[in-house]
Amino acid sequence: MTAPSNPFKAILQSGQKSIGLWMGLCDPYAAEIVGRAGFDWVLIDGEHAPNDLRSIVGQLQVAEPHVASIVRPPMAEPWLMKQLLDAGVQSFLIPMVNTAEEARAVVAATRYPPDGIRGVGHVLGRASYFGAVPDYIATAADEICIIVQIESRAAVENLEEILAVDGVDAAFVGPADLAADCGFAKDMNAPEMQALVAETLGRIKAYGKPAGIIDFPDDAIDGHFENGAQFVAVGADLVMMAAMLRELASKWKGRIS
Ligand SMILES: O=C(O)C(=O)C[C@H](O)[C@@H](O)CO
Repeated sequence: MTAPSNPFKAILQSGQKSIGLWMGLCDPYAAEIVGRAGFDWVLIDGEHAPNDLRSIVGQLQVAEPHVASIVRPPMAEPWLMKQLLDAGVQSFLIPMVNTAEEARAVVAATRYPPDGIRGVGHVLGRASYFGAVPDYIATAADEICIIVQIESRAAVENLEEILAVDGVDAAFVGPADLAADCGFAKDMNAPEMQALVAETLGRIKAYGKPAGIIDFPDDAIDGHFENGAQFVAVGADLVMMAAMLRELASKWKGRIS
């Protein structure tokens, strides 16, 4: 019996376009709503949403029967990666990867020695169904999916070197942080940024690895797919909920005043 198959890695390897939903509500009940909605995958955000190990595990458990999942840690600290891996995370979105050296360190955090530095403790975790997978150590790496975020000028400069790192499965453009690093924090949709994002998606695809991004307007999402994106987060639960609630309150406050 080998390590559990990774449904998101299979989605990437299919070469088919896919859509995902960014989850920031940090709640298993909300994750089940999203998981049952019909997206190909969900992204559990531990960088900008107040997720911790327990909340991530709870969301993984309810989402697993319905949808593929990706987890974004705040950074790829080896101690945190070790906990997430043993807890059953197989697909990682790693923020702020700027060099090939940093990408190699991320991969090493997910590999057992001699290929990396992951500690051996899977029998305590969901990863091996609590020790029920005899060949887990030998096969775990096959089902790990590492997506590096390209969201700085340095990362764009080093893009092909980063993509060449063995163990990097895909790259994801972070439009907001890339814009900020380029001096467009207040105007991430500036023509200069739209051109850079389009070029970067195209370079990732041309290199032969799947390209991902997040965006919300329909025309922007269409454009990203046309420019080479294979997997796109087309919404964020918390962002959508907050906007709809503000709009509803404003509408009725206006109607009753
Ligand atoms: O830089 C970006 O853009 C991202 O990494 C995504 C952001 O964190 C945000 O759009 C998620 O809602």
